[in-house]
Amino acid sequence: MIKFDNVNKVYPNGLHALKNINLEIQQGEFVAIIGLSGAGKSTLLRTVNRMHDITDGVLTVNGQEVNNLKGKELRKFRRGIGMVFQSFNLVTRTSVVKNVLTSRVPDMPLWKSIIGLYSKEDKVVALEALDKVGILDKAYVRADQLSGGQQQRVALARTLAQNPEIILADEPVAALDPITAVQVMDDFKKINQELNMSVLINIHHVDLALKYADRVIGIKAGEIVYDGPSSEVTHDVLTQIYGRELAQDEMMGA
Ligand SMILES: Nc1ncnc2c1ncn2[C@@H]1O[C@H](COP(=O)(O)OP(=O)(O)OP(=O)(O)O)[C@@H](O)[C@H]1O
Repeated sequence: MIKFDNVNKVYPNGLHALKNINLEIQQGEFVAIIGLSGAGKSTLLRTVNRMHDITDGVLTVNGQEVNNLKGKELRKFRRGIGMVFQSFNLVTRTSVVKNVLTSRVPDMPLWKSIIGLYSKEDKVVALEALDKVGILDKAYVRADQLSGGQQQRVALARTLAQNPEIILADEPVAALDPITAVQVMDDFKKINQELNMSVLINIHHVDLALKYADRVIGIKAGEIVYDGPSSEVTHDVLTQIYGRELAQDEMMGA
């Protein structure tokens, strides 16, 4: 469980990005975080794996107080949380399977990773992860030869090979065309349902948020203004989150 207890985040320049956040997210939930640019979605997501420190309040993940973690403990904690970015963050000049194997690196001595000496077990895990997202046939293709959607699937497979309990996805479909975006969201949903991994996803596509997530968290200027089932998100709720009524085409990437 992820628990925010009166959490605030103030950036060093004084910007109050998260204001008194209270949240409980159970294992296996699929949560979409929506809101205008600058509302605080990325900040919220990035506090969970301590990419950003909180300023006050208490944030716990599976009972561990995130801000108290240091060194080895923090590295171990972070391994339990996968992160997927809008820009995929792959090593494009190397093969798909090697990209996936990088998530296994923390578990092996550095000299082995440098010469690419991965264990048979690591390779099996990597290939299984690629199979789960439907691109096993691309395992030995260079990452830069894949389409954006395929690259995002490789990023997802890399996260899966890490066997996390939680996946944080920061605008994972923002760079993709609408059809590919749906395919990638299908992958997230499948992983969420079959592997019971929690998925927290920042997304500008309100239509996709409502279709795929069980729960929607709406943020406005650092505050949670809606937290509830996606089925109960009405036009009024969206107006509250976005500050004005959304037109139909704005729902596909507000
Ligand atoms: N490192 C930083 N230092 C100072 N202010 C920051 C920093 N990072 C983000 N901010 C500010 O914090 C606020 C929240 O930013 P955040 O990136 O979390 O918003 P967001 O909802 O994810 O936006 P977007 O949808 O554009 O990604 C914004 O006003 C932003 O300018």
